[in-house]
Amino acid sequence: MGKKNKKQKDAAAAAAGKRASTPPEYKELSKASKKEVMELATKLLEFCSKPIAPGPKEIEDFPEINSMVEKIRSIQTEATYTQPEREACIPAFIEWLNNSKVDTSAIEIENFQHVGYGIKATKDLKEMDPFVIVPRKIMITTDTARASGLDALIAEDKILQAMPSIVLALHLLCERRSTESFWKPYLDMLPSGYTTPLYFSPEELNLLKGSPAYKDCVNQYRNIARQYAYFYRVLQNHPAAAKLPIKDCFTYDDYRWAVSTVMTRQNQVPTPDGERLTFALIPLWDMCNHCNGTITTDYNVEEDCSECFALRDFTKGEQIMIFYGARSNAELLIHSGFVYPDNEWDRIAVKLGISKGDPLFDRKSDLLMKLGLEVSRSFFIHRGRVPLDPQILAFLRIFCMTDENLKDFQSAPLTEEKMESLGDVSTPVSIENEEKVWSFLETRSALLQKAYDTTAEEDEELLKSSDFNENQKLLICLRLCEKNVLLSAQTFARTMKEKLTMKENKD
Ligand SMILES: C[S@@+](CC[C@H](N)C(=O)[O-])C[C@H]1O[C@@H](n2cnc3c(N)ncnc32)[C@H](O)[C@@H]1O
Repeated sequence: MGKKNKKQKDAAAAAAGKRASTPPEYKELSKASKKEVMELATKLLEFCSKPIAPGPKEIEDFPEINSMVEKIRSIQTEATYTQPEREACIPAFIEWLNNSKVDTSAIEIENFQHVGYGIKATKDLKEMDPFVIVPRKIMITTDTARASGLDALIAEDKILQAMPSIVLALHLLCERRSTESFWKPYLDMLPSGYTTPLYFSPEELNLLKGSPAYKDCVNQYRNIARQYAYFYRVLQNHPAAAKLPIKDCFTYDDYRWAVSTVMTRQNQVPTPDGERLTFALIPLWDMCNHCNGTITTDYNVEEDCSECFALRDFTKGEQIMIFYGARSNAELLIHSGFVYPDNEWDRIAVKLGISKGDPLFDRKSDLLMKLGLEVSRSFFIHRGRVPLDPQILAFLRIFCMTDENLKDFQSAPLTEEKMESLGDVSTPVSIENEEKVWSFLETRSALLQKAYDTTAEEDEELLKSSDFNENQKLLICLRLCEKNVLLSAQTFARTMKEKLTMKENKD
């Protein structure tokens, strides 16, 4: 066998559950390359800091930002860190957990393919049985970031003071470049890449044409590109960054990896003094994948540990999943890099507004104000039996009011109860108003479906094909879920209209 290179040695050490002896190598960029990256970073920072008016502009400049980022990436290829192979790192991770008194007797880590690595029950669990208890001492938090040498930079930098997630991202990168890191067995277990919007190309993202999530993905990409450019310059120039291990190897790929790691895995925990909440990476807990249910993770302040309980009974051999929270599929894609077709909490944002040209604009906006609603804003249409929540229903009823409806409604004192009745499906303003509301919803839901390039049926077919990569499949899956939400809202509105007609005919 030939001599092993540094990367092979490190991988072998990781596989044997040992620590590598020296910091992972990277090819230092030449002076000329560094200068080129600095110039590109300056340009990128300037470009991404321009204020953008909401609307089509928000997505138009994505190809240009992406092209600057790609130029930076192409210069930095060899300076980027390579994660070890995960499977080989499981034994060292479990040993590290056990050494820190984390009981892993009820679980195992396994690759569940579609959802990535996850946690498997090694014995039957009853609902509410604790299965992962993680002490604060092994978490990665903003406090451990401060203690690790980032304190001087945090003290000087307003962005770091305001954004704990960025502190965690930089902290992760510094620890990954230090072989003596206490968290090395945990860091080695992290995925090598993600499917968050930071990994989408403009061509892939075009699949979201018509979706409100398109601009959210671009905005995330722009924000992270701006942050990268900003911190690249800070790391090169700021004296407080001089001793950080990432100073000379802060690549865009490493930054998007760190940001995605934090976005997809962070949780809130109370600060040690219990005064406020802070973000933390919680080893092992963050191996749990998501399913529908209720939140079953809590912080035990007396024991100073995070406790996670089974959200239902699990049998030996089953994957134990947890509920991440009531998020739409667009939110799951943007912040966690996946789409969950069975998502009970799926919803789609729709923009609604009263036209300034409406002769009843002032009276309608007064009424909306009393409900704490703006004249123009985004609302949600929800998946499920009742797609409208009280806010959007009240808005639509006011939006559709005639002069007479307004007079009638305002003829009696506008008590809290009366205002609340606007959001209650069982208390219509008038038959005519109700007809208008459901007709509007039916038409708007149909129009919003037409804004996409494909129909739901076409998307279903596309998803069966093997011509698409993982990113493309996720994006097609998201737009299909959104269309299904819109379609069920359209059907709901039609049914409500039909019920009204039947009632009218009966009367
Ligand atoms: C907290 S981590 C869970 C562990 C992760 N699977 C891993 O391999 O490290 C969250 C990530 O797991 C994946 N994930 C979790 N639940 C999922 C689900 N229901 N469907 C698809 N992917 C899921 C997503 O990639 C998400 O960003």
